[in-house]
Amino acid sequence: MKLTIEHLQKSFKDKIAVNDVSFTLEEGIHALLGANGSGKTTLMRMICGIMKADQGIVKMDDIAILQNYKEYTKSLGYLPQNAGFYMDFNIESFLRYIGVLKCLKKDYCEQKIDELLTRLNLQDVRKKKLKHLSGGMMQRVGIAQALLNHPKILILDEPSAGLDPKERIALRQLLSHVGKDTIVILSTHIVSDVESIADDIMLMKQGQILFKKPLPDILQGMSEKVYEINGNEQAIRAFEQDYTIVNRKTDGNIITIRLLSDHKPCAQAIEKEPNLDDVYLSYFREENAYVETDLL
Ligand SMILES: Nc1ncnc2c1ncn2[C@@H]1O[C@H](COP(=O)(O)OP(=O)(O)OP(=O)(O)O)[C@@H](O)[C@H]1O
Repeated sequence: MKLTIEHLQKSFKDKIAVNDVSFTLEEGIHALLGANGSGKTTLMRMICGIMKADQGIVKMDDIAILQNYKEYTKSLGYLPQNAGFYMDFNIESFLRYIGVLKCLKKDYCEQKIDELLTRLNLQDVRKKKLKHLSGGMMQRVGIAQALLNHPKILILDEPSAGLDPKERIALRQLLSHVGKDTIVILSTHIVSDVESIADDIMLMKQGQILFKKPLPDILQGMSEKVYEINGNEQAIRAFEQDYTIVNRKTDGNIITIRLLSDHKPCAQAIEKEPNLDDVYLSYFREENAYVETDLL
């Protein structure tokens, strides 16, 4: 299966939200990583066919999705960023309702609901009304409805929003299983969500995809550009003025900083293995004062 995006473009008045984006995806987990406002949601909505592109086309197996949209939606699972679900439903009746909308057979639907509620750890609360769920539970219900029709293309807009660290780990495990036979596109601005599971990473900035590469290739491009330096407050302050700082740790009077530099910044600097946080900051240094990660 192949999903092809060709020269997609979308503007809102004079703001270009998605600017001439093209790529091809096959089965696997494809992370769309970018700062807030970089165009991820707009791009995903066009790939789902719920927002019309100004220019460009989305094709599944070389057929334009809008040419056979009904068939396409049968293959599609979508978790929107701010899903407006019917809050008076309880979880299982909500999922049954989605099953009807997706024209699923009753037996299949019941079995799939059971399976998903178990995998997403929602069995105990299946009778609870949506309006009484926590943010993390709600997000898991959103993920369940997206997976209900066993989609061939799964599009998840910020799926880990509202999840606690344990739920994030469970989501990563679920997605790496799903990604074996599904095209998964997952947007996030949180590096640690995708570092361990994405087959490739598309970095999006100001409406454009800067690159689409597997993580090892991305990291290769950052070798000899990440350094660690220890020192007292005064010594470290000088480096903080001149370099992009990825991390700062204080231990008594000694401060350790991790910084980005095209050259070794001083004799005692220790070269470090690059990670995705380093890559992200090197592209978004002006937009983010810090990198949001589970690991800091
Ligand atoms: N319906 C709209 N009307 C006007 N401008 C919009 C609309 N939707 C998006 N934009 C603008 O387009 C740009 C891209 O927004 P988009 O929501 O696609 O980015 P994003 O990467 O998903 O950001 P976030 O992570 O904050 O959701 C932003 O400048 C946003 O303000």
